[in-house]
Amino acid sequence: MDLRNKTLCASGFHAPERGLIDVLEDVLIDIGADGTIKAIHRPGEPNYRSIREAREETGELVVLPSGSYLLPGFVDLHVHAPQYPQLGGALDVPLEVWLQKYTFPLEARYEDLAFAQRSYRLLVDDLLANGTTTALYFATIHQEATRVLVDICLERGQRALIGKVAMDNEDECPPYYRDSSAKAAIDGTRAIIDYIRFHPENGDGRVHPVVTPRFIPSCTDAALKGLGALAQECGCHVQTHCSESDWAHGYALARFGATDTEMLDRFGLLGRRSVLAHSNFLTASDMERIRVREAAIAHCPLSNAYFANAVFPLRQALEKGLHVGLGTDISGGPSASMLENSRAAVLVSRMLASGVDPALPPAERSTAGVAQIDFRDAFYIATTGGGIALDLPVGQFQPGYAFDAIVIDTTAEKGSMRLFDQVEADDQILQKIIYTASKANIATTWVGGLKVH
Ligand SMILES: Nc1nc2[nH]cnc2c(=O)[nH]1
Repeated sequence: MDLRNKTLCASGFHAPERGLIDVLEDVLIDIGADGTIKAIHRPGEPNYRSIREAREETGELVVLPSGSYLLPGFVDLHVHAPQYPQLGGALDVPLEVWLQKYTFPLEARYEDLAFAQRSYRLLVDDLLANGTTTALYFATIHQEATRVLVDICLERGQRALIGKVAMDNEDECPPYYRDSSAKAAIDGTRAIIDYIRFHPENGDGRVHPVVTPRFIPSCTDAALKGLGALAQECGCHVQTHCSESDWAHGYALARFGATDTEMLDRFGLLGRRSVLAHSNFLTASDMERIRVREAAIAHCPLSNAYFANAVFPLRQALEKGLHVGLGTDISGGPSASMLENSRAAVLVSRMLASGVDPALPPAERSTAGVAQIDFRDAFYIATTGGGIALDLPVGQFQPGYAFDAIVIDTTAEKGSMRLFDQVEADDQILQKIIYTASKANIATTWVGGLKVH
């Protein structure tokens, strides 16, 4: 149901800040004509009852059934849209081989617009069904296919940030899949920015353009410099990969004698609206630089298990005050589900905390100190953290924020979640949702108050 100009009465959860789960019980959420949250009324507040009665009388009140819980929609901070056909495959080789052997050939196929239509439509619908209300997408190098992705997100109603991938370095990109020059990469990026900003269906700014240098190895200095200038000029978001694996991290050190983070900063690509995917090999000074620039990291725990050669120290980054969100990294990570990636974030943090070599005594096994996170941190980065990373009012239930939300039906017969009749206090139901819910438990998805699944 369209919830614009309605009031939703719901129980549920959101994470206004790290470590804090706000448990909502029968709250009234007023949603405006523009799909943003106008006010939230809690039981016990002096006018709660009268507001509820008034909304009931005018037919504006919508009540979630018991057993259903409202959560903010997920913010997937790192998705390669064209790689969806590869999800769950091609996981047998290291990153630098995977790109050349599987990924560039697949992405090159998006020259075929019929293929792009089919693949992108499935992806966007599946992500909405998985509860992803905002996605930060890498598209391909292609002008037309990237426009197809923009059109589909607008048609389906997903909040999306989309970048034409820029990659022009002849040494690292194959002749069949690269921008013909730095100028072509920059002009093509500008053309997509204009397409998105002036799209007749994008009056509410649901889709945003993103400057997207694939990663330092893929780009010439001229392209990186030009894209940095373009990002500054247009105030756009920026996305790229940063210090992902041994090979990727070593590449910038060999080419420039500096880390990815330092180089991105020098090229003008590190700012408040920059999202660095992976970032596993950051030095202490890289972390500090990212913090000072207020840039963000897209933590991709599943993908990192296959391609990163390391575990990102999430807890350390959060405790230092860095902006961090969660990404599926389709198809480096073999799941489109933010719930599964939330579980993976907890799992890898626990392995990082304990260490993994049984030959070592427990005291020597961990190399990372206190590293474990819990479901609250995972939920935080999957929602609020993503919104903060993108500098967008999404991921929380607050006045002024977009009503981007999902309903978890804990009673769904085909779901993977079972609640028994013990009383589950405070945020314990959220814990069960994070650990056991699946797509079949996601009954409804709204973006800006509009039902999109
Ligand atoms: N995981 C991942 N890392 C990359 N580095 C450069 N391109 C890619 C990509 O498509 N996926």
